Amino acid sequence: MPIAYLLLGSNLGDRTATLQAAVAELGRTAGPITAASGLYETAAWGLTEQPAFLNQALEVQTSLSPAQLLAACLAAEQHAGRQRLVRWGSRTLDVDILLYDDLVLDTPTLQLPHPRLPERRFALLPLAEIAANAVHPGLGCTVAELLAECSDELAVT
Ligand SMILES: Nc1nc2nc(S)n(CCO)c2c(=O)[nH]1
Repeated sequence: MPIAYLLLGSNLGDRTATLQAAVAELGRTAGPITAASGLYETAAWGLTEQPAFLNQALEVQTSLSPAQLLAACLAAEQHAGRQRLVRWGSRTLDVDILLYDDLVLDTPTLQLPHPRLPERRFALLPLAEIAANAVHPGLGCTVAELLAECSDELAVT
């Protein structure tokens, strides 16, 4: 069964409760959550003038296709009350698919692995906690190697 790695992020409202509810929902809709990182509080990447994020990485054993998994992630965002107001702006919940097995996909709606994973320490840090030896299928290096090489200066608050 395919293994997917997701990154959950929240910087509005009760961030911890939002992430807990999203983990429960994704466990029902996407498949069994076989690993979960701790919660990492990090300064906002992108539009920096916004509240700090809580991020968490999940390992999911899924029978969903990439497109179906994306739909489950978007549904979890909507159930958390996400309004897409400003690109890279604050949000109650963001669920990104970081890796899906060794799939490399580039469609208008979904790029795999996540195109900005190598430059986002806020994603690499929780992912490395649960999947340090997972290999990035496009780059051929491990998550631990990506983290070691990531130049993003993360302010872990
Ligand atoms: N630290 C941090 N910064 C972010 N900027 C964006 S956009 N996002 C949403 C994920 O794309 C985040 C995030 O999850 N964490």
